Formats: sequence, C-alpha cells, structure tokens
Amino acid sequence: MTETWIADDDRGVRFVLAEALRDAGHSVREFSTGDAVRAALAESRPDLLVTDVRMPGEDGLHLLEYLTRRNIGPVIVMSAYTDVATTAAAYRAGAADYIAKPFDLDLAVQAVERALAAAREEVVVPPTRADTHPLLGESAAMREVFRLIGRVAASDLNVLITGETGTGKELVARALHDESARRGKPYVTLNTAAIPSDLLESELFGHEAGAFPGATRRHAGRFEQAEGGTLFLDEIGDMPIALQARLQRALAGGEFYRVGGREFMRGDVRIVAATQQDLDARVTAGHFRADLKHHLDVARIHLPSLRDRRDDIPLLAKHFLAQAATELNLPPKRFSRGAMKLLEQREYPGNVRELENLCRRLAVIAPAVEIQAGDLGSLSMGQARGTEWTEALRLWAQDALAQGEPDIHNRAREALDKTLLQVALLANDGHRQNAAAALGVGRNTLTRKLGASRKRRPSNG
Ligand SMILES: Nc1ncnc2c1ncn2[C@@H]1O[C@H](COP(=O)(O)OP(=O)(O)OP(=O)(O)O)[C@@H](O)[C@H]1O
Repeated sequence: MTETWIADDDRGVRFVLAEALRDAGHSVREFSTGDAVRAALAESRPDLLVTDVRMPGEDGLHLLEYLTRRNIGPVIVMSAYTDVATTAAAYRAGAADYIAKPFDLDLAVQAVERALAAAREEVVVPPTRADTHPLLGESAAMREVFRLIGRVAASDLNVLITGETGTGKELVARALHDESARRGKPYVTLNTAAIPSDLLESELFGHEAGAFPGATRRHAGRFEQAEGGTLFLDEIGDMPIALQARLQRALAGGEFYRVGGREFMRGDVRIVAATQQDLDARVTAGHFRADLKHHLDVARIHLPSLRDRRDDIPLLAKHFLAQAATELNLPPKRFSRGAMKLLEQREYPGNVRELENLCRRLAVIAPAVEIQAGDLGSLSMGQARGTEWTEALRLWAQDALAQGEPDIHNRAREALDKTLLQVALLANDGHRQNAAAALGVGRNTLTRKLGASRKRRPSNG
C-alpha cells in the first residue's frame, strides 16, 4: 500500500485530505510540523509527502528541499499563497505539484496519484546502454580501461581518473556511477578549475544563511546533494591547498560542516576525482596534500591519449560523424580512404574532444556525401598548426590524381584563394581594403580574385 504523509498545522485540512486519501486506498500519516516529519524520517520514508508552506518551525519549502536532496518523494506543496514567487520557489526546489488552498478534494487526490505515477515511471524506465555508455574503443588500451571500470565500479572505493584533456575522464566517472550500486542515487559534479576559489568551499560544503555577505539563504553543498550517490570532482589538481585540508578532514572523518555552520554533517558519498596533471609531481612540489591524494587515489584508472590508441580513430570518427548528422539533421556522410588516413595520422592535442569537434565541423562543411582529404585540409588551415594543411593538400592531390580528376592545379589555387579571402573578409567585417592589407595583397588583386571566384562559381556548380 502506498504510504502518503501529510504535513499541515491546520487540523481540519489534514483530516479531510487524509480521509479522502484513505478512501483512495492510501495508508496516511499526519504531521502538524515540519520538524515532526524530519523526526519520522529517521525511521521510515513516505512514498509521497503533501506539505503546507507556512507551519510553525521548519517551513514546507525547507522540508521540500531536504527531501529532494535525499531523493525522497515526490513532494506536493499546498498553500494559500499562490503568488509567483512562492509557486516558482516550490517548483525550483523540486516540487512535483502545487495545490492552491482551498482545494477541491477530488483534484487533490488526482494530483497525488499523478505524482506517484510519474515517479514510478521514472524508476521503471531504465536508461538504454547507448545513453549511459557512449564510451567507445576497441584498442587494447581501451579494453583494459573497460575492464577496470567494471571491476572498480562494483567496489565502493574512491577512484582517481588520470589522463590528458579530452580523453573521456568525465565519461568514465559517469560510467563508474551507472555501473555501481549507487546508480539511481544522485550523481553530482564539481569542476574545481571552473569555480572561483573563494566560492569553492561553500559550493562543496554548503553554507548557512548569513555565513558571509550575500548568503541570504542556507545552501546545500555538492557533498550534501550527492548524499547516497557519487560526487565527481573534476580537475582536482587545481584545488586550493586550504580547501584540500578541509576535504581531507571530511574524507578522513566522514564528517563536515557547512560554511558558517556548527552542526556536523555525516555523508555517505563516493568520491571520484579526475586530473590532467601529474598529481604525484604536485605532491612532491608541495602543491597537493599527500594525505588527500592517498584518500582519493585508492583505485586508479588512467586514460590513454588518442595518439597512443590510433586504431580507435576510425571507429570514433565514424561514430561522431553519424551522431552529428543525426543531431544536426543533416544528410549522412562518409569518409574517403584518403580522409580517413589523414585523420589517423593527424595530431590531436585535444584528444577525443578535438576529433569529435573536427567531425562535427566536417558534417556541416564538407560539400559532398564523401568527405575528401581536402575538406579536412581547409579546416586545418584555420588552425594554423604548422604544415598540417599542406599534408592535407598532398593527400587531396593524391586522391584526385588517383581518380583521374582534371584541372587539379587550378582547383587547388581557387580553393586557396577562396579560403584566404573568406577568412580575411570575415575577420575585417567585409572591409575589402583592410582584408587585402591583412593578406598582404593589393586591393586590386583582392577585387580581381573576388571577381574570379564569383565568375568561376556557376561553371563549377
Ligand atoms: N571513448 C570515448 N568514446 C566516445 N566519446 C568519447 C570518448 N572519450 C571521450 N569522448 C568524448 O570526448 C569529449 C571529451 O570527453 P570528456 O569530457 O569526458 O574528457 P575529459 O578527459 O573529462 O576532458 P577534460 O579533462 O578536458 O575535462 C566528450 O564529448 C566525450 O563524449
């Protein structure tokens, strides 16, 4: 039987709503304050809570926040205050529905049934594997990573994920959570490098109202939000040393307190941390606490760079190209042999992320169904990475010659002119004189070339 709790200081409201819900087959418990609900939560959990907003002691919105953070619910808020601020605050805090008082009993019971049905649906529909595990790879190095994920996920150990930028550390963290017993509980992330250091502490541990200027309300930190689940700390190597000390104490003692707070909080959170930096070297240099590293680095998963697993490039490239076509609603494309060869040889300082971005751009920019090495070349030029574009040009020419295409030199020159002109005009807001100066050619030359590429276009297309 569904257990529904009602919190309202108005006895009359509690009574009629409880009776209506019992008639509808619910087991109902009634509470006159938010504090009483909190106390009862120590022993059991409701399937659903209906709560008033204004009650003596803890109000309904705080109660709602408390339950949402712990994944208890759904919660329906009812109130005589139907102003936008109160209603919006309730939804923002995770309310499943908002009932205005006085209410129609039948409609209230329907709202309860609806919220319960939606919550059941959320639990029943399992995410497909494709959604949760987009981690691809066939290379020996990646197969070893998959094996490690499987083994480590089943344990409850803290994990340190290492690897260069864009190698998939975040995907691995997510996979560790999804494959663990904590799946279904919160997965919360905090990027240490993306948040100003003076805000990091309250982001991580939360703060009490009035803890510092601007802290108007109590705020739950990521630690609390992740209760029962996984907390992913990205770029942990950048964490300021003072905060490292606090994190270390929280991990060692299993306890922490909010900024400006006195009450110790106990947390059951698994920590997965990631870094692109050599954490051992940072410890030696005195930038990272050895004891904290010891707590985070219980199990380690290292992600190889893309240059160390080039045999994964075709699989990844085809996947990203198809994905971009679907997402951007474009016709599907494929790589020519020359283009794929170039992709496999190219350098990727940004690793898989760079390959992904490149494939997305090709999905948009390449003119034909089959992507040629030349299409890649025109992208590489803009990246100004050494002689990469001449390499692309070389492969394009090889491709074109092998297929017996005529007039190669003219086409290459035209492509070169057109690309340079477009880039220069774009960079100079269409101002021809400035564009010409930037390219190091006279204005007349630019005008002639512009005219030439315009004139040639109809006969080409
Ligand atoms: N093995 C993989 N299979 C499919 N996609 C991948 C793989 N590895 C990385 N990606 C994709 O590459 C991009 C970068 O991955 P992710 O953000 O996980 O890297 P990261 O190592 O956390 O990077 P950073 O250190 O810069 O934060 C994402 O879009 C991700 O989906």
